[in-house]
Amino acid sequence: MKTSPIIALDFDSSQKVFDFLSLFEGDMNVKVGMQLYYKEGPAIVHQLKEAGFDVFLDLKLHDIPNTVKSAMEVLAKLGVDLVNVHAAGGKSMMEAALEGLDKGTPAGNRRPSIIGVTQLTSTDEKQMREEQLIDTSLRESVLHYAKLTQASGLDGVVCSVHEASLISEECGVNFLKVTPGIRLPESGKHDQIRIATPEEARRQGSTHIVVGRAITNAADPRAAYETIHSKWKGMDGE
Ligand SMILES: O=c1ccn([C@@H]2O[C@H](COP(=O)(O)O)[C@@H](O)[C@H]2O)c(=O)[nH]1
Repeated sequence: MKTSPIIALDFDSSQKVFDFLSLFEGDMNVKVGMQLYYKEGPAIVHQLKEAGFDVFLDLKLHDIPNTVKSAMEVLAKLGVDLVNVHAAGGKSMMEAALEGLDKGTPAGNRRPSIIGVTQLTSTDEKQMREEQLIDTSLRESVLHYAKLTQASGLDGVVCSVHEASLISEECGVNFLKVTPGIRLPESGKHDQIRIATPEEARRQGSTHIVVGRAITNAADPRAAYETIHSKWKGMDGE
């Protein structure tokens, strides 16, 4: 995917998606999540791809290896650019996901990139320790899942900005660090916990940022996107 911000299209219909996208010019990165995909199905992906967008299909698969492999084979045929699984599904599941993608990618096409979700950005250490019974720091848990994801052959992880530099040190700068939970100082936190600004994401080495409500709920979504994009690009340009 391009390195411009990935806009989370958390809308309940394709009509609302295209009304929203009509505010913009150009072929941005977009993310289709569960709400939109479960409502509109594969058609929304085809429409976005035909319109020139790079598509992150964020379905966070987590099931037994055989089921995930078969599902990934189907998703690969959609021509999406990026897909994901929960790293908590384990190494066999992640390897099976990769196998499914390889099998489903049409000849001559590039296999979609695949990343593992470490700890959701809505999770904090207390919740992780008490509800998941993981007896370590949140950063250690995220790093553990990042290493497991890399050992399974995947291309990167979903993590928060706060773990990105640690993951770069241990897994390399080219290992994808896709970071949701991006907020401008004036944006609400909503249900997110491990949030950060676009500038912080750049400093910490995120490879991609995912932004939803800070853009989609803004009074002027295009201005919000441009502000976030310029803060994210920093001095390096794109
Ligand atoms: O750990 C994760 C994994 C995925 N997400 C998704 O990103 C967007 C964030 O939306 P905001 O409105 O910017 O909070 C959303 O679609 C989530 O499903 C995440 O937030 N954290």
